[in-house]
Amino acid sequence: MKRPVVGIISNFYMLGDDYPAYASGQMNVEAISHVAGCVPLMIPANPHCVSVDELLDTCDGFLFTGGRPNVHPSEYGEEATEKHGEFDRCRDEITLPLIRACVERGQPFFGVCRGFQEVNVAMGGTLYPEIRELEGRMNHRMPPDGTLDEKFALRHCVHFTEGSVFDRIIGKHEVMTNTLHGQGIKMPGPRVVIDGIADDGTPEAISIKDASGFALAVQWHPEYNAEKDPVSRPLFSHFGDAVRSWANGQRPVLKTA
Ligand SMILES: N[C@@H](CCC(=O)NCCCC(=O)O)C(=O)O
Repeated sequence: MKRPVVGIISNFYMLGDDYPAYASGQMNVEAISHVAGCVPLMIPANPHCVSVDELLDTCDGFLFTGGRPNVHPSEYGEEATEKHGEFDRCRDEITLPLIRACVERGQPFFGVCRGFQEVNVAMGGTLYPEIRELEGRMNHRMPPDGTLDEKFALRHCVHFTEGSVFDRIIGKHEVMTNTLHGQGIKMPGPRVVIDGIADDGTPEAISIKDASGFALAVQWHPEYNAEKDPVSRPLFSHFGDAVRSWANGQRPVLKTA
């Protein structure tokens, strides 16, 4: 059976000193192929190469991946400071309008880490530049040393709101997750529903109020160990089901509360 296509938003990297490239982690590609059951299509997030309309037509759903550069604070009405670190304005230019278009059409998407932050900003929310500087917050950044397994180790608990979409998909109120980010949600966008928080109050799982399609995002990295992890697997398999329905022409009806 023909598999539907998931566009995996890729990041820009300079390989060596002088070889520009777009890349995405193998774990993203495998999570989409092996767990969601879709064709993983890596997308260069560059408006000079692809348009939002072309992407909406080409792909059935989207994975908004992690990525080190932060969303530019001008996208949520704040000034850029040194604390904000590096940016990728090309990725901002593609992902923010693409997320809004997906929400409007009911086209499925799943946001991860930077992708989670993009969903909040696209929907009118704001971000803290460095959550570890806030009182009472733990350091959610990636450990600087160690193996990949050590960097992606499960490091904190996430508590889901009872009856939330995450609670229903995963079947648990509390789960352990990895954590590899510096920024975090400051103010959720008007339609952004915080469905999961870490022990220190950091928002970790969101959905979009009244979205008719699969419109979920998480601050951690479920793509790591996605085939075996009991939290990652149902998230990617439900996402795959939503993408298959979209590809089969099923258009979700707007839910009214
Ligand atoms: N820049 C944001 C998001 C962090 C994030 O997505 N990290 C994963 C990086 C994976 C990669 O380099 O591809 C923040 O730090 O909060």
